[in-house]
Parts: sequence; structure tokens; C-alpha cells
Amino acid sequence: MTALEVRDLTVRTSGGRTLLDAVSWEVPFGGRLGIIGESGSGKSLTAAAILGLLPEGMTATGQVLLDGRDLLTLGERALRSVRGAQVATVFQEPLTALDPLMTVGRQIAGPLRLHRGASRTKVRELAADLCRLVRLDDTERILGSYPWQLSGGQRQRVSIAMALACEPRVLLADEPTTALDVTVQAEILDLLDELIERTGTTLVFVSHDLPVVARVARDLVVMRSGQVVEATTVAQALDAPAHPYTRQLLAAARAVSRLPQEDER
Ligand SMILES: Nc1ncnc2c1ncn2[C@@H]1O[C@H](COP(=O)(O)OP(=O)(O)OP(=O)(O)O)[C@@H](O)[C@H]1O
Repeated sequence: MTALEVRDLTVRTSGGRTLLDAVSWEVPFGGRLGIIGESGSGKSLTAAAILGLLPEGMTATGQVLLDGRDLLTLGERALRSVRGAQVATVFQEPLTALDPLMTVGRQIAGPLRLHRGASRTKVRELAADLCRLVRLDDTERILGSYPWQLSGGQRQRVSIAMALACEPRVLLADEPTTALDVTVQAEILDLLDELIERTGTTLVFVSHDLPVVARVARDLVVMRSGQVVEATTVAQALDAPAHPYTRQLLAAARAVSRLPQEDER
């Protein structure tokens, strides 16, 4: 069964420029979809349109079906209860998602109270559990810290903990590891991989980086200039990419040699 489906999603500016052009894809429950494309291809706008967070003046047409319900028809109030509770997000720079003036403990508590209606004591317990889940074992210190007192990797772990706090159906991750150095990036990808597997959360993972997507996604949508140019699987894209643009992305990724070379596989 389909967890999230985007059907003919088209986004236009108030000036009539088409930024997304009839984008369609779907991801089944427990599926892992990667969306890849170069800068400006429309990946982030797709994510924003799904969440009802398009910049002012842009309009979206088509359908965004979550469990069969079209999110594009929902008002702001209804959307707010979808965001976080049903579709959670992790973004590139956790500092923009985290409030610099609030301790990590209070930030993790927010969604737990709002969406899960947990009591104060229960919230403290759940927050500590979540920290351990994302392997922030120095729980008391982490919960009492402000975001700027943590490393980039720790902050992204906190964002992941917050995203998973409400047991969302879909986790939408937009370049979640791009700002991290390669070692930390690998740790965060392994963590995401493990948590997604364990919780059965449906994953939509947006990145410009094919090797990164290949690590966590199974299905793949390749975007260019606001359109889907190829819908395939990661395995197929690595093995026999059909579209010239996908071949180009693969060649570029191989050139920096983080994917097995053709003769090594
Ligand atoms: N606020 C905006 N106003 C006008 N055009 C915009 C705005 N935001 C994005 N665009 C345009 O929409 C297109 C898609 O942008 P989008 O941010 O979705 O690309 P992306 O694939 O996510 O790129 P990146 O990897 O750099 O984030 C681009 O042509 C971009 O210039």
C-alpha cells in the first residue's frame, strides 16, 4: 500500500514560471525513496510543497496523497497537525530547525507534549529514551545543553530524535548530512538506516549526492529542471542507468570514487 504519493505536482510562481512540472512518484509503507538531482532541480520545492511550506506567491497543483488524503486541499491548521506528527522532517542544517534559546530537552519535549499529549514526567522519560535511540548516551548533559553547545553531528542526532519523537509515518530528510564531514556523515546515515529499519518508518530522502542516497534509499527518482527524468531503483541506477542525465550523475559520483567502479562490481 502507498504511504505517500505525489501526483502531477506542479508549482508555479506568481509570475507564471513553472518550477515543478507534473512531478509524480509514490512510496509504499516502509519504502525508502531517494530523490536526486543537481542544485535547482526542484528537490527542495517538492519537499516544501508536500509540507505546505512553499514560499509566498507560489502555488501548487496536482495531488499529494498521504494515506490517500490530499494534503494540497488541507488548510493551515490541519497541515500543522500533519507536519511533525505524520510527516516529520530532518533538514541540512539542524541549527535552523533548532531554537538557539531553548535547551535540547525542552525542544524534544515540545512535539511529545503537542502531538502525543505526554505528561511532564513521561516527557522526561521519553526524551531520555529518544537520546539513547540516536546514541546520544550522555543523556543528561545533552538534554540540558543549548544547540550551539553541541557538535554538528550531535545536533543532527537531536533533529532525528525530534523527528522520530511522534512516530511519524513518513520521514522526509532533505540533505540531512550535507553539512557534515564525511565520517560523521557516514555515522548519521548508518543511524538513519538502522532507525528506519527498526521503526518501519517510510523514508523520502532528498540529496544531490548519489553515493549518499545509495546508502539509505531503495527506489530512486531522478529530477532535472523541475521534472522527473527517471524513476528507477538505486540498484538499477548504479547498474544500468537509462537516462543520460542519470548516467552523468553516476559518472560524476564515480569520478570522486565513492561508488564501486564498474569493473569492481
Ligand atoms: N523562493 C523562490 N523564488 C523563486 N524561485 C525559487 C525559489 N526557491 C526556489 N526557486 C527555484 O525553483 C527551482 C527549484 O529549486 P529547489 O530549491 O527545489 O532546487 P533543489 O533541487 O532543492 O536545489 P538545492 O540542491 O540547491 O537545494 C530553482 O530553479 C530555483 O531557482
